[in-house]
Amino acid sequence: MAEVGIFVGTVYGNALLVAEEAETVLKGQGHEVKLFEEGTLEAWQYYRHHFVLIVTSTTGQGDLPDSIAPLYTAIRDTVGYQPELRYGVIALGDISYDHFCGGGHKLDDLLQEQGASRIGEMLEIDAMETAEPETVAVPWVEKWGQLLK
Ligand SMILES: Cc1cc2nc3c(=O)[nH]c(=O)nc-3n(C[C@H](O)[C@H](O)[C@H](O)COP(=O)(O)O)c2cc1C
Repeated sequence: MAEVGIFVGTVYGNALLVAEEAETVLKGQGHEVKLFEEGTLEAWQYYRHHFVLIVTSTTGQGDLPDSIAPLYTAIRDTVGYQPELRYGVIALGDISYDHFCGGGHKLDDLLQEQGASRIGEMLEIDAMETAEPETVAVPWVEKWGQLLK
């Protein structure tokens, strides 16, 4: 079984609910999981050698929430190349905004530039379509968790 660090970016708590649900699903599959509401570079440096699941909403105009933006900057400025990293992204957004799920895409773009491998496709959850993002996430997380080897 795998060790998974879940890194959360949220403003109003929806992404945290999704992350907590993901934690439950992954633990149910036998993985060792830790959830970080304000993830630090130190935690990232540990989990980049295991597995990372990013669960983040979008704020402003395609921006990352303050709870994860400092981590983004630290990864960009100090980590650089990280080809060993295997990760997944669950992005929350609202289709009525110009940069749909921009926060998740911003982090995904950075990690791709840094040589990391995404496991599976990014899950985009549209707040216009569902009032219960955690329910939408469960089947995706179940599949994602099975890919961790
Ligand atoms: C001020 C504000 C700006 C937002 N900007 C975007 C955006 O640029 N792109 C997007 O897809 N969603 C945007 N959203 C929608 C949120 O990402 C979405 O409602 C999400 O579910 C909120 O999750 P959270 O509670 O974890 O922050 C915005 C919401 C607010 C209130």
